[in-house]
Amino acid sequence: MKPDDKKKAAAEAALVYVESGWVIGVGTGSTANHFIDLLARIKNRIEGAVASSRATEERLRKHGINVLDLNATGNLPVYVDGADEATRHLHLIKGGGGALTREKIVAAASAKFVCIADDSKLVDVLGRFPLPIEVIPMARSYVGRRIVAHGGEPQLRAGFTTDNGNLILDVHNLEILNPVELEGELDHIAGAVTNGLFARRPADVLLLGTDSGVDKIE
Ligand SMILES: O=C[C@H](O)[C@H](O)[C@H](O)COP(=O)(O)O
Repeated sequence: MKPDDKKKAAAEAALVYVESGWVIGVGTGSTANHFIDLLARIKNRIEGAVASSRATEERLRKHGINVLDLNATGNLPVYVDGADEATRHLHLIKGGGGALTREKIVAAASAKFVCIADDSKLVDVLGRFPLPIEVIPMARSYVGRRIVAHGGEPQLRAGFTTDNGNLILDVHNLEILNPVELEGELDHIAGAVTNGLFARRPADVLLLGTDSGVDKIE
């Protein structure tokens, strides 16, 4: 099965976590896009969705799905989103598409985080995928030096600005043995807005599209 078909299968399996009348959180990226397209089929049964990026907001609106502001909804029952890497402990790296900050906010405000991915995203140890960090532009060099002190190799994502007007440093060569600790340490660097580790608020369920169906890890 092609990776894209596996993503679609995982997205379809996430629909059972959506209940009638709910406002749900929706993530960003190619797997989340499949979920949005499938969500359109049941759009009349839900109240609406909170988007984790401008791109997602646009796609939801194109399908006629009601888009709501997180400030108006309060906490959400469920958030559905993809990941760049995931472990069996449900720790994730996210932000390959640069949407990590809004994604982390919506995930934090949601009772359940359903992560959808194809099985190529499952790893034993996080870090082969470069860890994205959103930084305030004036702090770019400072944050970079602090990352080097952590043993990482930061690379500026060229020509990219986040939805929040910031930059992304992609950090290579990290072997993340303790994601909970590293997430906290990176959170304390001045000028680093968000790092792409989702370990302090991990996924609650991981739905992985495989050649033989969808595996559920929880
Ligand atoms: O910023 C982007 C998000 O964190 C995505 O969820 C992540 O990059 C996975 O994207 P995709 O589903 O396209 O592999």
